[in-house]
Amino acid sequence: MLMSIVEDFGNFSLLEYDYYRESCPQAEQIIRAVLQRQYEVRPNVAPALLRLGCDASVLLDPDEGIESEKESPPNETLKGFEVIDLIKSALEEVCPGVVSCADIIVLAARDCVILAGGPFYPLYTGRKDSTLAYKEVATNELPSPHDDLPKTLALFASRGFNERETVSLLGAHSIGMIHCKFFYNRLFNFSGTEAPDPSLDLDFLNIMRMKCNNTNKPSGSLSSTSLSSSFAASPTSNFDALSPTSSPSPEEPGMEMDYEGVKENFGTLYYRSLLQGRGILHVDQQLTVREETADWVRAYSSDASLFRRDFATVMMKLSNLRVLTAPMGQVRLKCSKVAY
Ligand code: HEM
Repeated sequence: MLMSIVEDFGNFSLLEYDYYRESCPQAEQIIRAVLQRQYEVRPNVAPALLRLGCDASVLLDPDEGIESEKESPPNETLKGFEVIDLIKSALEEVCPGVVSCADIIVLAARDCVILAGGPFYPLYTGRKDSTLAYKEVATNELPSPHDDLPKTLALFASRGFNERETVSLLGAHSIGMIHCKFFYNRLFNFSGTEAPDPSLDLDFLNIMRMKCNNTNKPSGSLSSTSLSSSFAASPTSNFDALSPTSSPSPEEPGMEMDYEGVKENFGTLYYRSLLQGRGILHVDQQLTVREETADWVRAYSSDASLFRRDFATVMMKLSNLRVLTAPMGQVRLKCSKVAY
């Protein structure tokens, strides 16, 4: 999620293909190698960094005069910062002070898409890092998982994305994990009705309820459902792999996650699940309520190459939003700190 776009800083046409070809020719290779190693140990690094890549300005820790976006409510479950730090340290060893965190994030997100079975897309580089974080905007302008379709479409339209692009972007929800608090209301008290969301498939509702019982209320501890496993043909078996009491954090060891089925079906399983009333977030399921988006959901559910092409194109567009280029900005030495 997380397109915390405040303003268009610079002109993305100032970005270049292979910007680091002279200053740090191994940069993209180093990023890929670190990610590959991480992914082998914990595959859930892929969704974490893809999600992170959907917002380029959440990396600052709270510091004097800086209110960090990491702490604003919509972002509070963002993970993967430490992997970005690992990549940054590897790059600093080879080419100190050269590769920006903003470039690392979009390149890492792209590589994670590939690791998860999604399409490759070329990226321009040469972004600089902002000296500010935007907590206010992150809190107030980010899309909510509880939003209805018109609100989501309006928000994406304000960033220049049409219906087709919005539907394809949400295909990113093919992978990863989602905490109960983001859909708990759909299971027990949808829109204050004290009943579940009627658009939910009944079998799926029961599975979700088993995962998110009363002990997992939004204010309580977080339990989670795997975005990927929920779309597999036989959801119960995948859900069984996740103990209801286990911690949802992909950073913690011992979580059994099976991304195999999704790897071959990146995208299509997500859209098929929406057609079956098996969307986890309200915002996902809403894509089926109107023809202008439902048509795309149907198209992507049956045509994997169409989705891959559209997803690659829209990710390139997303990566070029809100770009800061020289002489503005800086190259942070640590991604979580502004360099003074
Ligand atoms: C209407 C727009 C969106 C909303 C409301 C939204 C909301 C959410 C929420 C609530 C979660 C679960 C977080 C958690 O449980 O920790 C999530 C996960 C995720 N989102 Fe989105 N999102 C949106 C768009 C996007 C976009 C545009 C992308 C990328 C292109 C994206 C990528 C992801 C990924 C990969 C995850 C899984 C993260 C993980 O497992 O670590 N989302 N999103």
